[in-house]
Amino acid sequence: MAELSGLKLEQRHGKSRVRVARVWRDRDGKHHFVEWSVNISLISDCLPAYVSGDNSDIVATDTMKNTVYAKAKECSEQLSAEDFAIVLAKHFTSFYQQVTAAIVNIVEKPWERISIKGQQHEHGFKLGSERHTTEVMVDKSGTLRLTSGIEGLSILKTTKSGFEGFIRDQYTMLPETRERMMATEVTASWRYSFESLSSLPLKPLYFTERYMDVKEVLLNTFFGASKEGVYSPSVQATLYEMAKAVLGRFPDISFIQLKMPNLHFLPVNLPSKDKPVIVKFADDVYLPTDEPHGTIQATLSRLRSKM
Ligand SMILES: O=c1[nH]c(=O)c2[nH]c(=O)[nH]c2[nH]1
Repeated sequence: MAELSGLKLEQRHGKSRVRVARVWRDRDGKHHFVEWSVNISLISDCLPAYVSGDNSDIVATDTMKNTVYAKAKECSEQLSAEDFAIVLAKHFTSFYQQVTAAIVNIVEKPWERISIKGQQHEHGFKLGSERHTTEVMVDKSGTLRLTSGIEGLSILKTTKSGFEGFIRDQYTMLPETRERMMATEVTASWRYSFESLSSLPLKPLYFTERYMDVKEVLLNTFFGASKEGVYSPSVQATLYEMAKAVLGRFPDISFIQLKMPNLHFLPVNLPSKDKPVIVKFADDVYLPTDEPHGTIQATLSRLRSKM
């Protein structure tokens, strides 16, 4: 932030949607593959560029783009999206005197190893659905803020969901029910408690594994056991259980935000002028719709323990 004769300027600049893919080849012939879309945003002392057209303190966004490819090349071992974001953010904050902080976020395309006749393929992948995301902020002193997340996790169950006891007034038409579909597209983001570069876990692919584990906890909590399932009295209650399960299981996650739209499947009833009715709903025929849809979101965090 800079004060300029009664005016205040806050600025950052960066490069968005730098797409990069990286292959790592094991000695035994197995290939590993990722595809990332990288956004970089630098907070830097480059005021003259704004106020007097002097670009001498500017890191060109084209250079940022090239840095993504150069660093991808340098990473000779497979690494998580989180670790790659940290590599980039560390580079920008340590290499350029002007850069005070770097924010890097990455969306990973869900390429999954394919199995052919039950055998994992050495170099074949297919695109899955939900995406792994991360955002890292690093400043010159090595302070870190690391969040990871999931986008586009579409899930549905055909029973064990209801909604009862809500406010009824002159505009309320929704019947109470203990039997409905429940469908949503989860967007999750969680913050790790590592607050400096030096406190990060050293285990390779730590954050990739965490991502898989968090996803599993979210899914297990949403669905319940494969035979019995688990009853959901509302999206709100299920969201809370999911968030609580993640914080309960992973001590290095300090908070989690979940966004869970309620994607409705409306009962279909088609009346007929001449009896009998064409379609009478019996928990079987639905009209799927995502417009309009409910929006339910919440953040669950740990209370700081009193020392
Ligand atoms: O789980 C739900 N939560 C709501 O807040 C809500 N509102 C609504 O119309 N249906 C539902 N379902």
